Amino acid sequence: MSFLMYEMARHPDIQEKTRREIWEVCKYDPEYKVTYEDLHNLKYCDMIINETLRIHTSVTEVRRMCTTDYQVPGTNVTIQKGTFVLIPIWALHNDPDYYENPKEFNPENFGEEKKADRKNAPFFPFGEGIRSCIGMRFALIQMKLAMVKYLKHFKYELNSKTPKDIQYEASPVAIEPKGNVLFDIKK
Ligand code: HEM
Repeated sequence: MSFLMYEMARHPDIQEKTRREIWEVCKYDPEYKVTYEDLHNLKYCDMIINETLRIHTSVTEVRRMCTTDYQVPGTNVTIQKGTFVLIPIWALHNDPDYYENPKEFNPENFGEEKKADRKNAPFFPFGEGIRSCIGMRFALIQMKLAMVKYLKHFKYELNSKTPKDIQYEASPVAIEPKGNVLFDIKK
């Protein structure tokens, strides 16, 4: 959420578009109780969350042990049984071969048009396969609910103490922003 709100503050036009979707789906009324269905209908918020998880991939890599010899399709490379494989999710999400201008925050990367254009672009912030993240749905709902609460009636700007180009700090589980991410918040 720190990275998501950081990108919102850096892109006031995108922030405003997000807020308008929230008003449309979850009403302007501060007393309105958000439903599960409303969260499902916040399609632009989905694009914002995906683009945040692409650029600032929280879990930067996953690891697997190869259980049988495996020939990588279209190559003469065979990964031997017993080989330890590291899958660099962050690097794939930020690879210009798959995403044009990968450092640019562009929610349209997850719009219908672009999605159809680049069917093979990797995107798996929650991992893949039977050991993928068990908390994915919970995390996505929590993030959308937080977006509604944060953005519905408040505007965010980067505070002068927040770096314009955020650096990462490694933690045992996921990357975090280096230093504090401070905002100036207006009603
Ligand atoms: C944005 C938030 C989150 C991200 C990006 C994330 C990402 C990941 C990733 C990449 C994995 C490894 C998957 C793999 O090896 O293929 C994982 C595993 C896991 N995550 Fe998450 N996660 C998030 C939130 C959560 C939450 C909220 C929970 C619990 C409520 C959770 C519980 C787990 C568990 C238990 C595993 C291990 C699953 C297994 O080994 O079978 N995660 N997560």
